[in-house]
Order: sequence, then structure tokens, then C-alpha cells
Amino acid sequence: MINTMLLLRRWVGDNLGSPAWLFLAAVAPLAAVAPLAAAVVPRRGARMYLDFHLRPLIKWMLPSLDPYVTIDISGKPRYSMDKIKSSDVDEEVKAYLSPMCARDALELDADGAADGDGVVLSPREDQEVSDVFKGVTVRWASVWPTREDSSQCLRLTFHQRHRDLVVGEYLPHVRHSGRDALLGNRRRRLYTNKTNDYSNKVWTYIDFEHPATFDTLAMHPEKKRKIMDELDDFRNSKDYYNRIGKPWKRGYLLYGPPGTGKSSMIAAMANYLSYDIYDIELTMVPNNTNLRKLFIETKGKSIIVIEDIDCSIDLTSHRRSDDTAAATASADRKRKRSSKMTLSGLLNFIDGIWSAHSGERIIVFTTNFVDKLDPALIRRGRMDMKLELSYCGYEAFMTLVKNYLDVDAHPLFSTIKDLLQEVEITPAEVAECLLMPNKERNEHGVEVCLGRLIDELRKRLQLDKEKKKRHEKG
Ligand SMILES: Nc1ncnc2c1ncn2[C@@H]1O[C@H](COP(=O)(O)OP(=O)(O)OP(=O)(O)O)[C@@H](O)[C@H]1O
Ligand SMILES: [Mg+2]
Repeated sequence: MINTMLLLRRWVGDNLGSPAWLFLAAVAPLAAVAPLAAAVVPRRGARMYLDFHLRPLIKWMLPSLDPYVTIDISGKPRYSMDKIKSSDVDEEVKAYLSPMCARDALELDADGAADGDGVVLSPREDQEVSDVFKGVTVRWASVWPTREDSSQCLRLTFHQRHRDLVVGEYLPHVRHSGRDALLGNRRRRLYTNKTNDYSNKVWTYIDFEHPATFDTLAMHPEKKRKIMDELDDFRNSKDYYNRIGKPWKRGYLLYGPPGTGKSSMIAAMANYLSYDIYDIELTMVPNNTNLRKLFIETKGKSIIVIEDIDCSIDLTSHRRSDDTAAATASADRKRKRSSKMTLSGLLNFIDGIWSAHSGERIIVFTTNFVDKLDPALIRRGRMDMKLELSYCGYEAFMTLVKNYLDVDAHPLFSTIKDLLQEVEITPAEVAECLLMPNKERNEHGVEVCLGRLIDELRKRLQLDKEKKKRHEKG
């Protein structure tokens, strides 16, 4: 009933004085059916009766009486081989409409508790909000799109003479503003595909609150500056990528021994760019189609991460030869065999599908064994930057000691500097020595921590010397 009244109100507003008024009389008896329908069936049933019987009938008899175009935006994910899912649009529209709903609608639905503190407001059934764009008024309402549908959608209604403006300019404006509102309002997310959720969702997420930043990342300052400049350059290059006809993406391969800061670097990148992270566990991806589905469900302004690429799937050109690797190889192989993911699937994933997406994306692979990776995976063009994270040098130590002990200079630094030139120790191991437990937090705390690091470095130096001697003898 409310829908019919809204329809009439709009029509009267837009067509007052036109000859089409004459036709109103012809359909008035039909409109009279509405209260009867509302009386005999529940509220939703009445509205559906109007939507599915009366309104099409009016439209069929006298198209000029209903000059409105409607577009339904559904929140349900839709997949097809070549189509990006559409449920992003629903979220974006809701975010765009939220301030209007807060201002105009009387009955609202609140959504978005999962996004942290903010809520996204949308109109409840039969509630309408209006928006004005370039002098044209359009209306949004929550409706059930079809009789079978169990979930509501947002219906946009506008006069057909504004079709070009709405489709060509207004809807892109809504999406763009909605996306900005979403990114601005909410905390960033760490998505993972390690999910036992049997619903439609392929990703689950938690708030991303990793404290690592480029300030806390221990590495040579020049190298760090270079990476940050690169990221700035990437972020500001939308027009450039458009002009040269390349997808707006960047691939990084981070390699180095365990504990040298590869994961910390990814977190620092995400914090620096304010991007979400999608952490893909390849061993949980049964086949290439699922990988594609996962990718389709990612959003722009994100870092897609595949950690330990060499362990995730049989993508290496040779197997590892050292003893430790041999011990784990059998278990690894079992895990990998259960996956039908292939190298070519992954390669397609990296280059082919990029181009189907808009919005900037970074993909990061990490590995401890860069030499063992298939060259096809890391060839130029696929991975734009290969970055080695290595053992702790003096510059990296200076960052760690500032982070952990808040000191810039100390007499023991020169001993540490000399030892670091001779000993291979990871930043993670240095950080462990510099951790100050509660009981050590007194005026001697700094000496105790630095002394612990010196002891550790000397112990390793000694071990290295003995190893070398044994090697020379044997
Ligand atoms: N370069 C670094 N700067 C600051 N902290 C570091 C760095 N490297 C390691 N750490 C410390 O060591 C911990 C482990 O580091 P991280 O997980 O980033 O290493 P990784 O290279 O990803 O190791 P793996 O190869 O085992 O995944 C971090 O939580 C951090 O505290
Ligand atoms: Mg890691």
C-alpha cells in the first residue's frame, strides 16, 4: 500500500498538468484492490501483491503512467566465470546512504558491528530516502526483489528521462563515495581462507592490528627508504597505469631466513598504505577454480599474501636437499598431493585475472628458499621487486635497540658492531635478547639486555670458529 502511495505521489509530482492524468481514472479501480489485499494478507504479502500483480498490470496497460525506472542492488554474492561478484556494490551503496538514512528515515536497520565502532544505517522495509544529484531527485528503498527471495535489496527509483545521468554518473558516484566511506570508517582487516565456515563466504576476517611499521622495522635505512618511495609511487600512479593500459598492481617477493622480518614487512606495508591483507593459505585451496573464486572476492586497496610459497604447493623446480628439509618433505608432499592447485593455475592467477579488477592491489610472496622456486613464478613482470631480508646488521640493530630499550647510544654498541660483522644472527634473535622482562626494568636493565646480546654473539662466534676448524680438519 505504501509503495502504491509513494508511486502515486511521485507520479503526481512529476506529471502534474500532463494529459496522462486522464488515464489515472482508468487504473483507479485497480488501485482500490490494494487495501483489500492488505487486509486479507499480511503486510509483506500485500506489498508483494502490489509489486507483482498490480504494478506490472498498470505498466502494461499504460506505460506512461509509470515513467519510473527501478534498479535493484542485491547483497547476495553472485558468481560466474567472467563476472566479478556484485555484493561489494551493496555494501558501498549502504555506506553511501547511511548519512541520508540517519537524517531522513524513521525506521532503520543498523549494520556493521563487525567493522569496529561504527554502524551503517539502511532503510527498513517500505522506508524510503531521497537523494539529489545534479538537481535530479532519486529514491532508494528496501524491498524484496522477487517472490522467492529471502533477502531484501536496495531499490533505486528514478524518472526515465534521467536514465543516462543515473547510470552514467550517479551510480559510479555512489559506489566511489561509498567505497571511500567504507575504507575511511572501518578498521582494516586481515582476511584468511582458513575457514570452516560452510556459508557462501570464502574469506573470514579479524581486525588487523599488527603494530609493525616502517619505523619499527629493522633494516638498512636506505633500503627501507627505497621501499617506501616505491610504495608511494605505486599509490599515486593510478593515472599512469591507466594511460599505459596496465593493471594497477605490484608484485613483491620477500625472501630470507626465518626471523628476518618478512611477515613484519608485510604488516608494515599494510599499515603504511592503509590496506587490508588477504592471507591465502594455498594448502587450503583445493583447485584452480577455488583460487579464482578467492581472488574474485578480494577488494581493492589490499595486499594479497602467499607466505612460504615453497612449502605451500609443489611449485619448486627442485626439492630441497638439506637434512631438515628431507625430514619434513614427506609430510609436505602428502599435504600438497591433496591439492589440485597447479603452477599454471597460480601463474594465471597472478597475471591473467589482475586485469579483470580495478583498484590497486599488491601481491606478496614470501619464501626462505628463493633458489628453489620455479623461475616462471618469479620472472620479471610477475614479481616487480625481489627483496632480500637478511641477517641483522648494525643499522638494523640500532632500530631494534631504539624500539626495545629506547636508547640511541651506549658504550657497549661498538663491541656489538664488531661482533655483528662476524656473526650471522637474525633480527628476531636479537630482539629476543633485547626483551626486558619486568624484573629487569631498573637502572641496569639496558646493560643487562646488551650484555645478553653480546654473550649470545660471542657464543655463536665461538661455535662458528669450532665448526670451521672441524671442517678444515675433516
Ligand atoms: N627486520 C625486523 N625488524 C623488526 N623486528 C623483526 C625483524 N625481523 C624479525 N623481527 C622480530 O621477529 C619476529 C619474527 O619476525 P617475522 O615473523 O617478521 O619473520 P619472518 O621473516 O616472517 O620469519 P619466517 O620466515 O619464519 O616466516 C617479529 O615478530 C619481530 O618481533
Ligand atoms: Mg613469516
